[in-house]
Amino acid sequence: MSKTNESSTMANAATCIELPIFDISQPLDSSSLYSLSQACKEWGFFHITNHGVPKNLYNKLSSLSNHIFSLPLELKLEVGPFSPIKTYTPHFVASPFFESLRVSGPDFFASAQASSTVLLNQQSSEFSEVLKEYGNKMSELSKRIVQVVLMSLLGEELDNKLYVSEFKKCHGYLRIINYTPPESVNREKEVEGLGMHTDMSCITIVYQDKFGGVQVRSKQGKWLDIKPSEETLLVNIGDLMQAWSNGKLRSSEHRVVLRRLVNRFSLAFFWCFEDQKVIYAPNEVVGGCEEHNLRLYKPFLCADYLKFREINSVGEEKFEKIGFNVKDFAGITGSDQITKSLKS
Ligand SMILES: O=C(O)CCC(=O)C(=O)O
Ligand SMILES: [Fe+2]
Repeated sequence: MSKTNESSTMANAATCIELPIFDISQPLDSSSLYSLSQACKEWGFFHITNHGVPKNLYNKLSSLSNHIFSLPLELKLEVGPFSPIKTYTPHFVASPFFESLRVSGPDFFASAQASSTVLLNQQSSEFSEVLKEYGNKMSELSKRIVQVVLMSLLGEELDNKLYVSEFKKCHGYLRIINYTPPESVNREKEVEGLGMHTDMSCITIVYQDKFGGVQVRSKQGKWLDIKPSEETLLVNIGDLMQAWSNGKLRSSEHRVVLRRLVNRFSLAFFWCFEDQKVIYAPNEVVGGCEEHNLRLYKPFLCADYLKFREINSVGEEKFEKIGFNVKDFAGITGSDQITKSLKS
């Protein structure tokens, strides 16, 4: 495991953050658990290694996906936003340089097959087999990561009870992303492949290629490059986990910048609460709050937050509005807290 520090990179003159790396195949010792809790609190990002995803699985998925993205737009739109399937997001929705294909669990094979039957006109597809393997691996990894994050937050005795009662019904979906930079990338002026946002997940696991491009926004509002690290996956805390943990785990604003003329390929896996879950920080989490013993979020239905984000990210001003997050939706303001304490 390495330390967290900041250093300057010559290549792009941006500040780089080196996040800690955790060996997820082993139980974490107490000093690693402490580093993990610090990383989740300060950055909401960390790396994992020994994650069990073989390089050849990633390579296969990347080449099959490249083939899909190279298909004609009219064909891709047959699974696009106005189709019954709605798995393909074309350019100019998230950004002019971003397109993606969504594959949902728990039956990753069936979900991939629904798209590939239309796109590849195949009944039995290698693409669906590969996605089944990748999706199942990500689901297992997500469970393990949530467990270690809970352990770092609450200690070993509490985590299992809470894991079972709170996280057992989580589900995942994968977004396969192809970034196509403009013909000429001006190195002085960064091109945003994906604008500033927070994730709507509990946790997200990203497989990014060796060129990197993910940037995290510090608490002071400074953009920092997340140095890509060979053999590791990037994990970040999402909004659902930030609310559930009463703000102890940070869902950081992040974005993707494109600096090269080559396409950038990434796989983002989102592990989420079930739609019908009421998200409410348990007493065990709130009770230990050092600064104050107050809840920072009102209880809310998971599906309602997802709807709020959907509504606020469409329309003319979608790029500005991408900044709305769970604090805007369910955060308790100072005046709410005063009213609450006066009533009690
Ligand atoms: O493409 C990446 O590396 C990250 C994508 C991301 O942040 C997202 O899809 O939420
Ligand atoms: Fe993200």
